[in-house]
Amino acid sequence: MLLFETVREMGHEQILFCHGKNPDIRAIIAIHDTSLGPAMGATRLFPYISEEAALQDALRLSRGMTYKAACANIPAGGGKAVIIANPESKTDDLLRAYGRFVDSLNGRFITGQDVNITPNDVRTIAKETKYVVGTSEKSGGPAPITSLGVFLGIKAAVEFRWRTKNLEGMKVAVQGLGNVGKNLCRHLHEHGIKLFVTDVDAAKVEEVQQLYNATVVPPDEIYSLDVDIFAPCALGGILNSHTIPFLKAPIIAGAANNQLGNEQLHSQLLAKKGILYCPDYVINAGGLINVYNEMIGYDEEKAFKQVHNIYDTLLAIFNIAKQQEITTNDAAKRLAEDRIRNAKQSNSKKVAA
Ligand SMILES: NC(=O)C1=CN([C@@H]2O[C@H](COP(=O)(O)OP(=O)(O)OC[C@H]3O[C@@H](n4cnc5c(N)ncnc54)[C@H](O)[C@@H]3O)[C@@H](O)[C@H]2O)C=CC1
Ligand SMILES: O=C(O)CCC(=O)C(=O)O
Repeated sequence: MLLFETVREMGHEQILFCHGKNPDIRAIIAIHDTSLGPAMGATRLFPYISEEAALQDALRLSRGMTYKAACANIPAGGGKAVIIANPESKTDDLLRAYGRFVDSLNGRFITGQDVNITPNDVRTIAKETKYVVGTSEKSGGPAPITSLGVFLGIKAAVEFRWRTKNLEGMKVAVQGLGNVGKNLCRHLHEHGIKLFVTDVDAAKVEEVQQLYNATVVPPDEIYSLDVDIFAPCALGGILNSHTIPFLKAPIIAGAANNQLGNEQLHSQLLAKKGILYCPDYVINAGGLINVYNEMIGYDEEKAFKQVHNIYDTLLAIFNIAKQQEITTNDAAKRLAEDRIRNAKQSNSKKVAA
């Protein structure tokens, strides 16, 4: 990988490679853009197959956070961090060493909980730095509000596509029944939706099957189901040249970050198939909205109002895409980049004054 060229092309401001011998730590903190505010983005711990894969993940996820904050109108920039490790080898020493790296950035990067990091782990990191979010019990963690945002996004997509607000009787396929997926199933079930679900964890599948009378399918069959909506709530990269030909759902609306394997190519493939894609960083902004509100003093009413904006933002993006004959992914990107450009201009005017 041509490191500086890649970083320049993607627009990152700073990448911090964190390493140490005792404890043995390898982590990457990627700060994409701070025009709108300090870079916010949770920390993921994962046994990446290579250092390059870890870097790619950090670069893409952090850029996604910039766009997420901009589309949600949150005064925050985009960042994300990855710790290269097996979940089994996670120790308090490792997390505290990582916390000291976060602290060294003096608030340019504020982090929370992503894959394989628990709220307790965040509290351990917080022993070394105050630049963490998601430690408060008050807001109930980011997943419930993320799933509410995804549910509202599904409503917006249904309204745009079929001019109806009534979801009753529709069929939704949910991939991944973790913190967000399970909560999303509850919302969908409460609105009379027939659920088709999958997860690699049998216990989670059984629980959702019993709670919400869901039909269970094996993981590789979720793509080809004849449903109204496909909601990816597990991993990134699942919308790719291998899976897209199988898709039958006219709407894709789910929580997973970085759903498109290749943003340009695969968003175009979806559009060509007539599939309405809800850009992931718009529909899954609930978590960011929640932790941002925790940071400024949690006000439930305010946080919920901001999450409800996801509905209008998505409708606006669908309309821009239709009018300008571009993909929904490009429409969302333009919206975010316009807001960031305006912020940069007003920041440079302030410096000049
Ligand atoms: N938690 C939050 O508030 C937010 C989460 N996200 C994204 O949403 C996604 C889900 O997040 P969480 O529910 O918090 O994570 P989680 O780790 O609780 O759940 C993910 C689930 O996906 C399952 N899974 C993994 N591989 C699978 C496969 N091949 N097929 C089917 N299921 C599979 C796992 O077993 C797990 O149950 C992630 O991509 C995350 O980055 C995005 C924004 C906020
Ligand atoms: O939890 C955070 O720090 C921000 C939310 C986030 O990282 C995400 O939406 O992926």
